[in-house]
Amino acid sequence: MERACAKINLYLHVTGRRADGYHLLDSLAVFTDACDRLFLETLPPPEASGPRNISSDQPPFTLHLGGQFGRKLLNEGKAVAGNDNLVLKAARFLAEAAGQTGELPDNLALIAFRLEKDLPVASGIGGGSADAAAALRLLTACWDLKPELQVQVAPLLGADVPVCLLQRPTRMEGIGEQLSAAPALPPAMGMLLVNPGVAVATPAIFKALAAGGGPAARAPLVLPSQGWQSVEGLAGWLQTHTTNDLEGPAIAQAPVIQDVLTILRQLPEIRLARMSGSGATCFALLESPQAAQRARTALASHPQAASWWHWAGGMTSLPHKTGPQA
Ligand SMILES: C[C@@](CO)(OP(=O)(O)O)[C@H](O)COP(=O)(O)OP(=O)(O)OC[C@H]1O[C@@H](n2ccc(N)nc2=O)[C@H](O)[C@@H]1O
Ligand SMILES: Nc1ncnc2c1ncn2[C@@H]1O[C@H](COP(=O)(O)OP(=O)(O)O)[C@@H](O)[C@H]1O
Repeated sequence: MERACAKINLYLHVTGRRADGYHLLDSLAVFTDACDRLFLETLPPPEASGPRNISSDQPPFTLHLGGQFGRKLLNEGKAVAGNDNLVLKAARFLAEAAGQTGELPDNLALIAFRLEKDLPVASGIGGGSADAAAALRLLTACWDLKPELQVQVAPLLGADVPVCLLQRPTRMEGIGEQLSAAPALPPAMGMLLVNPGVAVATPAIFKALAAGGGPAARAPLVLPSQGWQSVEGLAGWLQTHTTNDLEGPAIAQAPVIQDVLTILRQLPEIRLARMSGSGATCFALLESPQAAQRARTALASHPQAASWWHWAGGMTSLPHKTGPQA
């Protein structure tokens, strides 16, 4: 089993645009314990069919969807529940790359994935990217591949997949593929996540930002090399020096995001509340996972939050072998 943890953009600056339309970013991504879970089971190839070939009619991968949001993906249509799901796409891409380097096992067993989808879909916390990264990690172990291969495949699956492969605090630059280790973060940070149930499509938000003239020019951001000792210090620094440039365009498209932020800012012990990624999930920083639980309890009694998804807890720190360290 691999955990596919929610990615939170503590800040997200859009710093330019490439000729192909992709935007240049500067973002500090962290990962919470809120996660999807991906399971892999291998089934021996049927004797009669001989060695399995990834381009044969019989696909070597299957996917079963469960969890709170599994149905949401099923409702998006057959494609996203099937071949277009990022888990299966990641499996196909890695199999192809491993085939090219001669690393793919000859007698390929059938791979049955089960995705317990508990993160909201299209919500700015990179759930699909995290699922793809989890599939890469599981298959790399299953097929005993060199870790470099998944690092090579990750950016082909989406701008957020490389950072989700690392799944640890990381500064992202370029379009998301230039990764460097984040400065030290406070040891026991708490986080409350809230999604108001509105799916926000990432391309539409980037398009709206560009249509509005793009982000204001700013000087390159310098992160304190010694990091932040306290959540208060981190929150103060984020508040003073950073924003999420996609927050305005996302609120214009889904005004309920502003309601989420307003309510979060009224909760006890909140140090900072902001939107993650292209939305609509918003996060609040707190001194500890326990403080986050208390704030979640207070949120739950708010009438408007009755239908909202929320989660409270801490940050994840998983040791992964994913090739070069960020
Ligand atoms: C905005 C971010 C910030 O972490 O997070 P989410 O809101 O998705 O969680 C990411 O950059 C999203 O990454 P990801 O969701 O993998 O994006 P992709 O599938 O590669 O791209 C979807 C679309 O978003 C736009 N896009 C994405 C990334 C980027 N750096 N510039 C862009 O302009 C493009 O229109 C692209 O067609
Ligand atoms: N395993 C998956 N989980 C979520 N979305 C997926 C998955 N596979 C494909 N998708 C597609 O990717 C889109 C973006 O999903 P997601 O990664 O949840 O967005 P975000 O990065 O904004 O949180 C979805 O609308 C869906 O069509």
